Amino acid sequence: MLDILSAILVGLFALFSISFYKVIFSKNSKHLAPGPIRLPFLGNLLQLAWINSKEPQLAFSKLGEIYGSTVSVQLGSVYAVVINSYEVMEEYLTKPEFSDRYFNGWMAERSWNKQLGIIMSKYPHPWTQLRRFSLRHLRDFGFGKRDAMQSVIHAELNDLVHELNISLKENNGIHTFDNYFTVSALNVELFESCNVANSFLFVFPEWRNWFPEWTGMSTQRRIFKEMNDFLQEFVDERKKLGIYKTSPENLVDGFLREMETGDDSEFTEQQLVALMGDFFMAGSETSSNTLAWCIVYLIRNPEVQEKLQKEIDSVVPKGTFPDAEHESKLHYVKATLAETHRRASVLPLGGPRTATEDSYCKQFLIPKGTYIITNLHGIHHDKAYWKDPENFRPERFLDENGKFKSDPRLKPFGFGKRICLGEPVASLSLLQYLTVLVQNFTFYWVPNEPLPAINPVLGITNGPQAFRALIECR
Ligand code: HEM
Repeated sequence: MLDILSAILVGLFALFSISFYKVIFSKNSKHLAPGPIRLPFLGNLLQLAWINSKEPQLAFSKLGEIYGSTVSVQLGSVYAVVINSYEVMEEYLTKPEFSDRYFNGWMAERSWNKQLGIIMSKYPHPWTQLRRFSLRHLRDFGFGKRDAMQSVIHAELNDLVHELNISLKENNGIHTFDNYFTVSALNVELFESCNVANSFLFVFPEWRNWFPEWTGMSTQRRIFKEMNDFLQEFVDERKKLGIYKTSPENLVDGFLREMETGDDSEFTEQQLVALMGDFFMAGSETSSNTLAWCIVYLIRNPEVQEKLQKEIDSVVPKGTFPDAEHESKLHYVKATLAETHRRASVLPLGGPRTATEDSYCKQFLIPKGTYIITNLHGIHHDKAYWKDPENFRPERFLDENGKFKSDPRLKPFGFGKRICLGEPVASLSLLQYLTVLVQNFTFYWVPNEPLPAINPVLGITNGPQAFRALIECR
């Protein structure tokens, strides 16, 4: 017993000494971006928790105020650089050398311990092939084409309005929004299990193999398996059907065909399942949380809802869906969506980036493999620029004639080559959903109950906490 205890203590001491040595004597440390003093082993975790233990993006912004736009932080065993400034993001995240994704063993767990899929793919290869392939095939099947996308969205919207009406009849006009717009319960479980503020997997990814239960790795492995099995079933069905050989009907068919006829070894069945998982995960949580935040903000700001209804009623005939011509006149709707993206910042820390080789960001060295964190929440809440960032005020996206004006500093979809691939579909669906919901319903808070909370449930994306709304049909 004593022997085991001594071995553990010696092990811990060795770990402690190695990390202390690495921190103090690293040959590169004088070229790195400034940051708080790092403690051995934990790095800056205690300081970050002290500043804000619940929302890391707020703690990072605070460090930005002290150390500047580019800050070094040691997150347990992970060395990271946090970029807090729009100018630095715009200049550096658009460069090829900052277009790779930070990737570690934990992130590979979802895809058979390989770096697969498009979101996490290595830059430039195979990312270029996968992104080009996905865009070409998605476009062939209607992605980015207004009419094709619109008809799918309208079918879904019809169902949503119908279901919401039924729920209101059954519940005396009160509806509970608890991940209501999210496609899959598995997705919710997965995204919440990746809580950036509390998950040890982010800061000690190697612990997942030593303490799988305690770190939540077992749960995640179960979800990954269920998700991959579900996606594989679809692939098997398409293979069995065989249409992909002659007249592919969707992205999966296109990929299967490429596997058979192309000569790129990256096109494997595991790659296909990972790619489908990417669209499934990236596409649903982000958009559904943004829409849910819209409802929260409307309930909390009834004057915004009134203005929205006034505009929608004057532009879109009752009982119809908005078309391209209506859309060009829905200035306040667009401004409300822009303000929701800014205020909620559903992907607060953007997509994880790394440098393809040792590179410089301003005068600071970014060693290859560094986790580059893009604090999108920080740039969307920069007081010097937005003046009153905590207020929900769509008017900041309107010009003096009441026309929508975009703002270059609003970057919910990221930067450069790795910018969100789904932006066209996300923007169109959000506009259609918000317009039709507000055209058909008015959302109020439930009397004698607290207002829907403004602080988020943390995960990879930030969603609102479950809330109840009193809804009146119009
Ligand atoms: C409100 C909705 C959405 C938001 C706020 C959002 C945001 C983002 C952000 C910030 C990134 C990382 C960009 C970077 O590294 O600079 C990203 C990447 C990505 N998003 Fe989205 N996204 C949304 C919807 C969607 C949808 C609907 C899809 C799919 C149909 C999608 C697919 C992707 C993919 C595939 C990537 C990886 C791109 C790459 O690495 O090349 N997203 N998204």
